[in-house]
Amino acid sequence: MTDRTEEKFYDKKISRRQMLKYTGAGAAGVAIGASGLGGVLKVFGMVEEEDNPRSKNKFNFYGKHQSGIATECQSYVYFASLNVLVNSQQELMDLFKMWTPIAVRMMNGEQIDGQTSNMLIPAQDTGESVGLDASNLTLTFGVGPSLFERESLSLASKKPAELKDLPHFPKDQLDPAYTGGDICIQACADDPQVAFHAVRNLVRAASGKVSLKWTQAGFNSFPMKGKKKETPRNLFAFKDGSVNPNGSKEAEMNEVAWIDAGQSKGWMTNGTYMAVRRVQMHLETWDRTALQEQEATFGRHRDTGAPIGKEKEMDEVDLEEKDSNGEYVISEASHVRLAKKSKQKIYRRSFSYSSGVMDSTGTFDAGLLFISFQKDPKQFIAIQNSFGREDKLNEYITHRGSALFACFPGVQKGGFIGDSLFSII
Ligand SMILES: C=CC1=C(C)c2cc3[nH]c(cc4nc(cc5[nH]c(cc1n2)c(C)c5CCC(=O)O)C(CCC(=O)O)=C4C)c(C)c3C=C
Ligand SMILES: [Fe+2]
Repeated sequence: MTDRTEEKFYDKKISRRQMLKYTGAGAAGVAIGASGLGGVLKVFGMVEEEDNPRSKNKFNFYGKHQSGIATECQSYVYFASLNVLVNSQQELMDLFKMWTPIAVRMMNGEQIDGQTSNMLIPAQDTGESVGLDASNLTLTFGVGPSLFERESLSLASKKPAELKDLPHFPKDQLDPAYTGGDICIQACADDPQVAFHAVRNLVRAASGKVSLKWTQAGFNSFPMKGKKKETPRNLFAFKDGSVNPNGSKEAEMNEVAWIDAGQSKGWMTNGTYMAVRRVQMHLETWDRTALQEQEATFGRHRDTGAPIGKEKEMDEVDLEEKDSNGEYVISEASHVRLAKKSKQKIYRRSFSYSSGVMDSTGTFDAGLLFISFQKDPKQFIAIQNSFGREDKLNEYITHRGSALFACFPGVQKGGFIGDSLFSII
């Protein structure tokens, strides 16, 4: 047998590695008759896939929590909000089951169907990630409040009380084109094509079962200090993400993001709530603003990211400190002061975006795809309400899109994406 096996079943060629895996023959090289392999291939596509420890630049799919939350932030996101077209709970469950092996394979950096040689049908994998490795792809799935309102799905009793559309905030100018959705897929990777490919293939595999509602691509650029990623700058050139729980410290994520047993509906234990805000940043106005005012807006210095009056990015913000005129050093209406005043914590994992031109104004349609994870949406709501009409930043931003999703706990081997929703009350 050559490396690309000559066996051809159902007009599909599979690689030797795949065949050994599906048949469990392993390195022993057991000979398998055509009928035996055919039987195995009957479940092709539903076969349980595993994290491949030999894959390069890979995060694991299986675990206590979904990937793309506590995992170190990558350089690119492709975010998709979908509506479901299925009309029964069984079909919805089948959709998540069907996505599971595809997600595992893509996070391994593998094509979703191995090699297809039949020239008379389209390939199952769209192919644009061939030759690229896993690129640290993570996939995060969540469900929005509207899913539970679809009567045909009979999910009303599973809806957590806190899963409802975010309230209207002062200065919101939400566009329905960037708001809501039944299901979200957040694909993050260190290659933009890998992130896009992941969403494209999931949506394609679910043709007729979901429709795209809105999508947003985003990016982050991390200055490197040795092998360590430093805080990225947003499009206003300020370090964004300095004060944030440490994703690699479970205790910090437990305090802020991971849902405890008994806190919400049982199926949400070890999951989290994802708030998504598409926030336009008025670059043109910002670029006409004096540096001193820019710094007062955030309460931090632009070059170092340090709190005003301090030297280093991680120096503590002292909200009580006053200058010689008796004025607060960190302005009363500064973004950082108002965020702190709420006394709430969230885990931010945002990306910049640049999406062409705003037709109405001829200005850049650019800004922040703000993403935060929290145990309860009220953490996000309290901070946003604290900004209210006061935040100096309001003059330079407009919230254009909004969505809230309940992100499932992680998938255990043998399980499937979102399985707790269907099995646990
Ligand atoms: C409701 C939550 C928040 C939204 C929406 C939000 C939008 C937003 N923020 C920036 C830029 C910065 N934010 C910074 C700090 C900061 N922001 C939030 C929350 C929201 N921001 C919090 C909780 C904090 C941390 C406050 C603290 O405890 O110190 C900073 C300072 C550096 C940092 O810590 O990250 C910047 C810069 C933009 C541009 C934006 C919308 C476009
Ligand atoms: Fe902020």
